Amino acid sequence: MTKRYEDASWKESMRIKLDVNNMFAETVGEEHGYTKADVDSMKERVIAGHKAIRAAKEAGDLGFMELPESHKAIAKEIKEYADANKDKYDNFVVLGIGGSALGNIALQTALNHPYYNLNKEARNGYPRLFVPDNVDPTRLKGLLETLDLSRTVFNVISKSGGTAETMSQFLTARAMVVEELGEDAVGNHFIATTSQHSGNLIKIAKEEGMKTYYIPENVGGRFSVMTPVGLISAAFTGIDIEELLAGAAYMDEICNTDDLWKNPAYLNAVLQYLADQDGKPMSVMMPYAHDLKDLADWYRQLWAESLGKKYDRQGKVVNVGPTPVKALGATDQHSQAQLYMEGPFDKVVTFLEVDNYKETLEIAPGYKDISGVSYLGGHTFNELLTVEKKATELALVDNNRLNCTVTFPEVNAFTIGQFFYMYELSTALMGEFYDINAFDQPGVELGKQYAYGVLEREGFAEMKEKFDARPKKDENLIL
Ligand SMILES: O=P(O)(O)OC[C@H]1O[C@](O)(CO)[C@@H](O)[C@@H]1O
Repeated sequence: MTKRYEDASWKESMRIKLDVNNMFAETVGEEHGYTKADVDSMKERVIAGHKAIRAAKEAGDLGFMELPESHKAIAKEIKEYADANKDKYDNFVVLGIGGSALGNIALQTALNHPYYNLNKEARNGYPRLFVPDNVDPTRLKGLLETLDLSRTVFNVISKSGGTAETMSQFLTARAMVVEELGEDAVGNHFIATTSQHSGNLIKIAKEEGMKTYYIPENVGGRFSVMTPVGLISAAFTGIDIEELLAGAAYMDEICNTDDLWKNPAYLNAVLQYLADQDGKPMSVMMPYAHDLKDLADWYRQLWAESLGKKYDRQGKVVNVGPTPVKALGATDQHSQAQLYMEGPFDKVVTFLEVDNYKETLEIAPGYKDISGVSYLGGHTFNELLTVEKKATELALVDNNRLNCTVTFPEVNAFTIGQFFYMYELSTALMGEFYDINAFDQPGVELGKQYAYGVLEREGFAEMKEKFDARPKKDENLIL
């Protein structure tokens, strides 16, 4: 059977679009807006960056770019596995953190019913999904005590196979499963998604007879949503993961050009980079659709861990990186908008908007005699949210504030796949502009090592000593 994403005209109709009009001087004024010449001044750097990115892909260093092709067969296998096993479980739990959780959450929020876990009909025979994504004791205990463990499967996701938060979650969930169902049950209730060749999780998974899926060595956690990291929970909740990859492949086709005026990932990177260089380091992502809200969370990790760096590739201290911020329309119009309109000129707002929401809901008419209320009746919530986005956008323009918009014709697996890929590629080019390694995260290590020391992990005694020798706090400064 032909899939809709094999049809060229459907694909074209589902293309997500980046509108950067409001980044230019003609719209937001000369003081803050850019000219086409400003953008063109980045042409040579884009061409060089494109060359470097494509060469790195050829060399096998940019795994995320291979996924739309390399994971087609894996996605098919995952889908078959999920469909064959979904009836065994009422609950699917992701144990992971950061890049091993955020993509799962973003996919679920974007593509499944907003009350998926509560709505049996919407689940259509698939298990509920839980992604605790943290080690808060109240939250985790609450979850583990609530679930019927005999009907629950856990996907333990960790690229390194040793992240303290994830392994703690695993240890605890495993102990509860063993207590309730016996040692032999572990293999049936845990999947491991990890690096094939390194780390402790793969060793444990093999010993325990757990089903294993692999995260390619050349794909970092925050770029891994389209590996088994994101694909398994998506398949277990009925998301069309093959269509998701097709969306990414489509964006890869669109972006395989060094012409920045034709390449949305690159044009986005250029404008965000120019803005950052110009004293506008706050990069706000503001979806006007609740189902896109967790894309902004995914984006925060992608941008922050990839671009926030102390050293450039020559080892010079540069301390660069824009600050990604998430907001939500219309909710944050009533919380953040005042700041965005009148506060410092340090932000670029990227709106995410949707042409066709999954549902249409009319605002009920009423109170004919009160014009300040009755005007709403007969309109739809779709109109209200869309109009509010356009109104906020214009208000930003009126206040000379830089902003741009990514439009989703619909929110579906194909458009979400495009979005992930476009932002991943933008990130890679931003890395070229800053001349940094966008694929490591050395800055998170120090905090982890102190924690290991305090928790008395073997090999970290020195960190405990340093921690214990930390400067005493001045009590007068604690009120
Ligand atoms: O998948 P892992 O190795 O458990 O790592 C989880 C997260 O931790 C980080 O390494 C940061 O601490 C992220 O880059 C990563 O997504």
